[in-house]
Amino acid sequence: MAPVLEVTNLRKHFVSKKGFPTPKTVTVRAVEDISFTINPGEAFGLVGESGCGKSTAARALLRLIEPDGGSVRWKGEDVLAARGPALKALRRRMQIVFQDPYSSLDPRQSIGSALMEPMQVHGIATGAEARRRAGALLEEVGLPAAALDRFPHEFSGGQRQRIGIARALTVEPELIVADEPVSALDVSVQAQVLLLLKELRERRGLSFLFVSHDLSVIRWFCDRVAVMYLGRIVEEGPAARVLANPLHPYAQMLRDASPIPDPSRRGVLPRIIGEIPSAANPPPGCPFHPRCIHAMPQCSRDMPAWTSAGPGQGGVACHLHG
Ligand SMILES: Nc1ncnc2c1ncn2[C@@H]1O[C@H](COP(=O)(O)OP(=O)(O)OP(=O)(O)O)[C@@H](O)[C@H]1O
Repeated sequence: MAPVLEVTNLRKHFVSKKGFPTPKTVTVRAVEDISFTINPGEAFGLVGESGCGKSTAARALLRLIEPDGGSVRWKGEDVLAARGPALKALRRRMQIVFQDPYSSLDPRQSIGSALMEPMQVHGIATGAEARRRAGALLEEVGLPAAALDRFPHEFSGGQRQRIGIARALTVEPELIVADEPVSALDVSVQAQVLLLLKELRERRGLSFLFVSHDLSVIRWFCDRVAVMYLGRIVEEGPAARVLANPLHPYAQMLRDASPIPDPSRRGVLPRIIGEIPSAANPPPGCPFHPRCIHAMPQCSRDMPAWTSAGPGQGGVACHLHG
């Protein structure tokens, strides 16, 4: 099966001036040469601690920010080279659901207008037909069609996220990029929104790029997962394998630090060692070596090569497995 999305060596650096009185140029290496594919109908997770570059990667491949290098292909078509109508057509295929449902909706725009606008922009429907479709979409995400005439402040966080999801669906996308879609919501509504996303995925045959720092959410939602650290993918593979039997010491640390539902394992303390280094000044060699309990001399010298974890099991970038 050919992948729908192929990301190869994607790179995004942020350059800014910092310091007083003599500002120095600082380059934050937010995304460093990451590669992955997403198959039709597949949910692919990007997981890692805050600041590892997950959101930047998601935004860069959608060209919400312009990447500095690499290639992104949607069904073989070059996303980074697309301009004008070709880019517009690609944008219709790939839609994003943002983390914060409070800031992603315009407070002065009615829900109906927010949902009908993308349909008009993409020539899908106008007038009464757009309104009919918007009402049906609201019902599909669990809200009454009467919500069309109301405004964002009249809804709770969970309801606003449902509206954000409905808006992403207005243009009939094939891939949803969900950037921490439940982490701003109350714990009590997170599961409902996740269930909705899963239902929509099954009903509509959607593919997902699912960005999250939460391993339990990734385990529940995703088929495959990539673990990011300091802008790089350090391990990738089937979610069941990577989350249960991670090979990379960083992925093992994430697993050990995630909440443990099994009471018999409570008390197993997370082995979080040290702070994540700055992406403006990444360490030489393996970026994880300063925090790694298995670090060897070559880890501070050489970047580990990508090594297969076995047929269908993905791979890992770590000298322990080289
Ligand atoms: N516009 C920007 N200008 C400068 N640096 C940026 C910008 N956006 C992100 N960064 C930096 O890039 C790195 C990656 O950030 P990013 O938001 O992609 O990480 P993340 O893993 O999604 O974390 P979070 O979950 O906290 O958003 C961080 O060091 C961040 O400070």
